[in-house]
Amino acid sequence: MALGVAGLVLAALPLLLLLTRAAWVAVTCYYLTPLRIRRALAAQGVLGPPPRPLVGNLRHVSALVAASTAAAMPSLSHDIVPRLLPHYVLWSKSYGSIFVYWYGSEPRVCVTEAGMVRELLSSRHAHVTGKSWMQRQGAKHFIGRGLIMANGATWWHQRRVVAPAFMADRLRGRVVAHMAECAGKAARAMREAVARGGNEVEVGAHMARLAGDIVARTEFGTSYDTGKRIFGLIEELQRLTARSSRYLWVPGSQYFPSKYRREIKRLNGELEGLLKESIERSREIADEGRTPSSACGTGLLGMLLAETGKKKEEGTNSGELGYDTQTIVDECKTFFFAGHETSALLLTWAIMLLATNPSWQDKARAEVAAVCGNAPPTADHLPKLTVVSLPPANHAAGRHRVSSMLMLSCIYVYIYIYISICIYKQLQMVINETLRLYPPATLLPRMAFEDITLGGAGGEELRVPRGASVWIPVLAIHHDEAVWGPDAHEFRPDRFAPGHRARRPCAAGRFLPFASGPRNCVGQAYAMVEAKVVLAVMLASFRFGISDEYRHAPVNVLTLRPRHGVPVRLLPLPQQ
Ligand code: HEM
Repeated sequence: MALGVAGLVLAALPLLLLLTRAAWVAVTCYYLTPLRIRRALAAQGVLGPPPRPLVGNLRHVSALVAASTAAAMPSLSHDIVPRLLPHYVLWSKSYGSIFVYWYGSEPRVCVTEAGMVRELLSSRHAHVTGKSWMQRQGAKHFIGRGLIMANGATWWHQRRVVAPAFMADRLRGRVVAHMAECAGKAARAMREAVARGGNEVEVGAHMARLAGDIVARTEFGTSYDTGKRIFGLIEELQRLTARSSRYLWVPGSQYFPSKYRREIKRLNGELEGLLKESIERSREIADEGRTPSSACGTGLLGMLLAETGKKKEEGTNSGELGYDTQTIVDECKTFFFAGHETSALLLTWAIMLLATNPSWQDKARAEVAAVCGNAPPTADHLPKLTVVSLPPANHAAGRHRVSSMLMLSCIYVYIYIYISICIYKQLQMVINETLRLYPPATLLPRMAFEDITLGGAGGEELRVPRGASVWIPVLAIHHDEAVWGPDAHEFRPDRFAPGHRARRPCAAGRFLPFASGPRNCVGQAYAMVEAKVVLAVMLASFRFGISDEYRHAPVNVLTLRPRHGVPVRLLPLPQQ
């Protein structure tokens, strides 16, 4: 009998150990770590609304946002911070400029102070900060382990591999021509839409199609029609993931079966199947005796395949940092998503602002006519049109061989030149002002994987404990009257004119549509070239006026978008 009991205990031991471990992990994650972080922050005077067990302040945030976005805005005002970040407005008033709120069990420390923001995003903290579990879980199905959600050494490696696809010398070449061709095609489709029925179009849908066409062609060597299903699946997955992630704060909820999860699994299977097919096709072409990069082009997919080719030659195909097929699939998902949605939103908001500011529309159109005449924009036109003063091609010679450090420095040089030389012309000023008022990414999150200190050296100091996330409310910084002046909520592109006193905040790191530092947007130069080319083509093709149907209702669903789209009246101009 005694032997029987002992046998039973022995048999149950592994299960007991497993349960004890699970209980310990749960207590650490959901009680001890939050307690440690709360105490460390409170000791520095960083306070916030009292969190509830497990759910934190999530419900309060959701209720505030639901109330502020329930209806469209009564007027076409650009004062949108209270609407989109009501919790930020409320808690920064109650608890000061640095405060903490809890997204489930994840503490989010809100920081706007310029020095701290710059330091957090600098290379000093690049390896010890990154994306949190909650964020990665929330984006798992439509981004996977791609660059946006990678951390540490894996992020560094992935960034080094993809960066050359977005270097300025590549953009000077075929990319601009492809962009102009796609924009011309979109303008023709919009003319046809006008010809078919009335003179109004919903410009957001056209810009989404156009941005998709451009990224599919330049980076993946395919057309929008081929990629159409891929974009559709990514969009649907994004929507379903947002719904199923609402309960991520419940411990273990990621394993609960639900109708969303089943649907996500099905759609993700279809998406990955399509991407694998297209990768295999490119690989087969590459295997026909040519090198992967020459066979697949210098676009992103070509670079990724070249990387797997290199690994094969080195005999380390799927090592820890190697590129196996799943990593390429995840990277494709990431770039289809990142290269499509944000650019489409920038173009949509820019057209809305031009449609409601006819004098700026005329100025920008006059500039396009003076620089391009009757021809579509080319790489040579862009420096004259805009901010994107592309550096001479030889700056990037031998780029594949430069060390990763040097490569990133090159990117900074390009971006520096880009920002310092190019903020001159009307179109660039319009693009910058659009990105300031309606930045597609309204928040920048960074989780600290180690204790880090921001500020100090005579100024305010913040010790961010390991496990806390710092959230930079970009939208609030872009609308801060103390930074931009009393007209902060007005569309005033001339604030980006050279010598204008309001340009100072830009230099002081208060203009962050693409983040900053080593983990800034890798597609920044690409997105700016694209915006310039597309807006130049649209301005040369149409006069825009905002439709009477337009309801101003910006909402933040991962990115800042117009809830009801942007219907505009189009007056086609004589064709080029
Ligand atoms: C107007 C257009 C765009 C805006 C406003 C924008 C904004 C941003 C921002 C704010 C980040 C930093 C996000 C974070 O760290 O949390 C980012 C990262 C990124 N963006 Fe963009 N983006 C744009 C266009 C593009 C395009 C066209 C591509 C690619 C074709 C792209 C690819 C990426 C990638 C891969 C990252 C992750 C970089 C890393 O973590 O190292 N973006 N973008």
